[in-house]
Amino acid sequence: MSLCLDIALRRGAFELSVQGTLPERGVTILFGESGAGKSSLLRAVAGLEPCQGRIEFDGERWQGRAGTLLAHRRPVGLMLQKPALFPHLDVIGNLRYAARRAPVSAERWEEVLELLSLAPLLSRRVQGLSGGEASRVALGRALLSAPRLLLLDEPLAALDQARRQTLMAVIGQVAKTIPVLYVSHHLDEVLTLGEHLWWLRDGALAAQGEVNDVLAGPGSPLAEHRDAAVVLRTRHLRYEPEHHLLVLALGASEMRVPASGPGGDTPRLRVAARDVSLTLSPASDSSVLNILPAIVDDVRTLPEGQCLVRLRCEQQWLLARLSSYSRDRLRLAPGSRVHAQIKAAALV
Ligand SMILES: Nc1ncnc2c1ncn2[C@@H]1O[C@H](COP(=O)(O)OP(=O)(O)OP(=O)(O)O)[C@@H](O)[C@H]1O
Repeated sequence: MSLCLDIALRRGAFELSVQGTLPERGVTILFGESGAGKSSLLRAVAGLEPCQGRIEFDGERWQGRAGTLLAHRRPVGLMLQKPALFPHLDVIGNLRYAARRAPVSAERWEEVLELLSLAPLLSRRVQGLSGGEASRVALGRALLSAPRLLLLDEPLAALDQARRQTLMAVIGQVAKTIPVLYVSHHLDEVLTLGEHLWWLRDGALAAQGEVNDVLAGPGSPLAEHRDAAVVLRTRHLRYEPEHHLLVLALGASEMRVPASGPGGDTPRLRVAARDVSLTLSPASDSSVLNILPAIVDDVRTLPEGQCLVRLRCEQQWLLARLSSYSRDRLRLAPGSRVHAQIKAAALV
């Protein structure tokens, strides 16, 4: 068990009431519309927002009947929406302050500086930093505080696309060893980073669980969204250089994805519901490279003649967005055996 909470707070007319347990490792995205209470929840976990109830981490009681552990005693690396750097210290002073709590090895120090490209900023005063530079320093400070839990509130909001990709990789790496609670309302971050999802609506968790179970689940926050998608977990098989295609295993099936090189890590493949079409028999004369056997689990009617089909495919969820006309023509219903077609170009 890592973070386990059962808390409530009230601010004016807004009420937050959340019960949840964070997995021991990995990125849990705290997702929800503006005003849902994401920042309030994160700040409460950090000890910056008074609340009622119970917060435990790794068996330690941070909040309960016996009292509250002060914020600076909680072993969290915290990055708030507006990076709160100390204005009287330069960048290196801010980073050293973080490292006071627990000694950081010289290697780790160098590693964080390099990952976040902080070396050129060390002697700068924090007032003159751009939004993106301040975000990198704040993330560096969070990583150098020897955290056992990382709390990040929209950490990439001020960064350009290239930096976002780099920092998402850094955060994903850190999450291999500690839990990360990550506030976002960007689907892109959910699909790239999220292993688990806490979906907050009006101050309460509307759904929580493994990312695909929530995204494809009955109360999915994205069912009607044109970008509704899931993440398939695949295994790297080989690279076909003559076709510039990566061949991946999805259970007993193979998938082909355009790639400029072999790559290494276990690929997470985002598949948007609108890029999936269905046939009743496997087409042998189709140009589509990825044709996967699947069973219809649920068909949900959407506005404007659309529907969202949830499929079980090689033990994973897949979503297909179709017209209701196609649903009726194929007589799709729970239990129907189908073949899901996904164009390789949609998986770039
Ligand atoms: N001190 C306060 N007094 C009154 N209302 C407050 C106070 N602090 C927060 N709120 C309200 O609580 C609600 C939740 O705020 P919070 O910042 O946690 O939402 P959020 O999901 O993080 O939003 P965003 O994505 O826009 O940052 C909002 O309606 C906000 O106006």
